[in-house]
Amino acid sequence: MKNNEKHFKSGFITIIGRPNVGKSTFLNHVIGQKIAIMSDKAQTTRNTIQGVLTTDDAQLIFIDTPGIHKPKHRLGDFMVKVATNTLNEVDLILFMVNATEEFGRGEQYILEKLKDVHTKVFLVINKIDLIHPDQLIEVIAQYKDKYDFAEIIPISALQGNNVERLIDVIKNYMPEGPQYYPNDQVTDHPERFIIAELIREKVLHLTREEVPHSVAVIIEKIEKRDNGTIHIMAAIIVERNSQKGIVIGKQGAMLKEIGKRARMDIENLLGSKVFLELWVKVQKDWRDKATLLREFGYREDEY
Ligand SMILES: Nc1nc2c(ncn2[C@@H]2O[C@H](COP(=O)(O)OP(=O)(O)OP(=O)(O)O)[C@@H](O)[C@H]2O)c(=O)[nH]1
Repeated sequence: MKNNEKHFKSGFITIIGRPNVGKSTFLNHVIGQKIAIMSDKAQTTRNTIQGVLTTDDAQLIFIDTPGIHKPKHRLGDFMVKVATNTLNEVDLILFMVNATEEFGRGEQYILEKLKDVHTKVFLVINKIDLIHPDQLIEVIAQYKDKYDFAEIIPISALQGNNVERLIDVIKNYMPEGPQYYPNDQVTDHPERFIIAELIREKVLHLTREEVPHSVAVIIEKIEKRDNGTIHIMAAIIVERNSQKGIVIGKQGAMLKEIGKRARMDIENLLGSKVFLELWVKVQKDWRDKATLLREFGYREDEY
């Protein structure tokens, strides 16, 4: 790195935690007036971008992964799986807990889910304004051996204590990357991330072991037509011609099945009729094209 050359950092972060631990309060405090995007439909049951914090040197994109703290969601196990996939693709996870509550089954449930995840996790202990510093030591002791947290950071989201520091540490963990969203306006479709994930899930499921996990899905267009139908165009990116053949299948049968199943889930998710157009593209070493992929919420696989 050259002297005084500043590198912009950006990444996707998800906050998980039981209801009422203070996730919204934290986001409101962090993003507050600077809020660039809130999902226009404010659906709490989907993967949505909850807010974007843009500073001089970084852009932090907070997304929601509902399935992880709401296992009884109508899409059930499937959502939990999507949530786990999503957790593997974000750059950082904040596991938020309430300092005034004992470690319990809810926390245990989340830690179990995190065992399948490679992304770094911060333990954020919120509501420290309600406890004595001595108690904080006990809370930390309760958690610290239960998971290999990258950082443990106590805050008060309500009063703002230590929140700035948390943001600084988050920035340290972000990869170098572009500013995805303009400072004050966002054009992205909030459901983009989960739609890509739903399609990818079908590819992996239907092709079993034949197509590697490195397969990516890029949503190229989401458009609402006058008749209310949502037109989605997506590319399935594989690394080899042989994989392209598998994904397309005999006379296109596999791609048709992938499309059918994905469309049904997407319709379920969006609550409207969907026209899904899929195509398969071979892009060798796409994993090196981190910038392109991050734009769509993906990160390079770690193997
Ligand atoms: N004393 C104190 N109260 C807090 C703090 N953070 C959040 N709260 C309160 O805790 C309650 C729940 O906060 P939310 O931010 O709605 O919690 P949440 O995790 O977003 O909840 P869900 O949307 O149900 O998942 C609210 O009454 C907040 O005012 C804090 O740092 N200190």
